Amino acid sequence: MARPYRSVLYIPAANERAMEKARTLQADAIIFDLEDAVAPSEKATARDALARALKSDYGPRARIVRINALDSDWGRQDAAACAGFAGQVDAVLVPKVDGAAGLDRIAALLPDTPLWAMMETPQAMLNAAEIAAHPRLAGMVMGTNDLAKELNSRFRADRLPMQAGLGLCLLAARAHGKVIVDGVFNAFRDEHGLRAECEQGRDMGFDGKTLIHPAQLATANEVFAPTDAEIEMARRQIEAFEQAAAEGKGVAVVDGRIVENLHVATARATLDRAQAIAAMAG
Ligand SMILES: CC(C)(COP(=O)(O)OP(=O)(O)OC[C@H]1O[C@@H](n2cnc3c(N)ncnc32)[C@H](O)[C@@H]1OP(=O)(O)O)[C@@H](O)C(=O)NCCC(=O)NCCSC(=O)C[C@H](O)C(=O)O
Ligand SMILES: [Mg+2]
Repeated sequence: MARPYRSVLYIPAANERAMEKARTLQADAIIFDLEDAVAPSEKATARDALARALKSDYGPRARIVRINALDSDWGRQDAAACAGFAGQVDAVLVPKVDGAAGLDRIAALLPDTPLWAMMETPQAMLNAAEIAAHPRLAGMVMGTNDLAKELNSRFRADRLPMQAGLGLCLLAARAHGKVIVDGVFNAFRDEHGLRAECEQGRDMGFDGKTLIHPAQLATANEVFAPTDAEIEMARRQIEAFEQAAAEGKGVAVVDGRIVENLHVATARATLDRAQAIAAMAG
């Protein structure tokens, strides 16, 4: 059963209080951030604080560490620290990945750790397919703040300037069977705006959303979970199709709509997702 990634919460690794608090928060995954949320003067203490935090139990939450870029002043030391976190992290998230070669370099340093890639540069959008195809890559995270900066685009509620990049990365992730989560919504006290952006991401097909504050968790968890109506419909579609198959037919009808084997595959995926979410809560 695939684990859910509805809510993926960034925590600055310099913030010990927040890392402690995260052990009780309803996040499907945590990104312990050594990169942009940590000031240059705090990089070393953040690495040490992270090493201490990772010794504690984060329950079913996936633990992902975002390191600094390898060509920065801190990247190599971050990678060395991650090599020592074996068994304590589920993945290392690599920022500013431009192409598969960037992943090769970090893959060589961390041979036993699954890698995730920040998708946040114009080059990454154009090379999304080769990044997603990388054999060591397990997941992708949209970095919509950096992408907006690079594109010189404006923030808009409909995210029109982001659509080409979001779509390319989603296509690439799905083509290669990788997890993909949407970018952050910066106005963390704006519940209405967050919900609208989560719904857009969910409608597009993202697995979940990256978040910056605990107040955003409940909305992402709700929007990226199958609704009760979707679960009920999935059950009815499977039942109707199995009944039709037993009668030698290849197509069933539910509420005036056809149900074929591809719809049954989607229905089963919906039930699997609901079950994985229930297991997480349990
Ligand atoms: C945005 C914040 C700086 C706000 O912090 P603060 O003012 O302390 O918030 P609150 O007082 O409302 O906090 C209430 C309690 O919640 C805890 N808290 C806050 N944030 C987190 C968190 N992210 N995880 C866990 N717990 C958190 C506080 O400690 C308070 O607890 P308590 O003491 O018990 O009351 C802050 O939220 C923050 O730093 N957020 C994360 C910012 C971050 O990680 N940014 C980098 C990632 S986004 C990015 O890089 C984008 C990407 O690369 C791109 O290009 O798009
Ligand atoms: Mg970024």
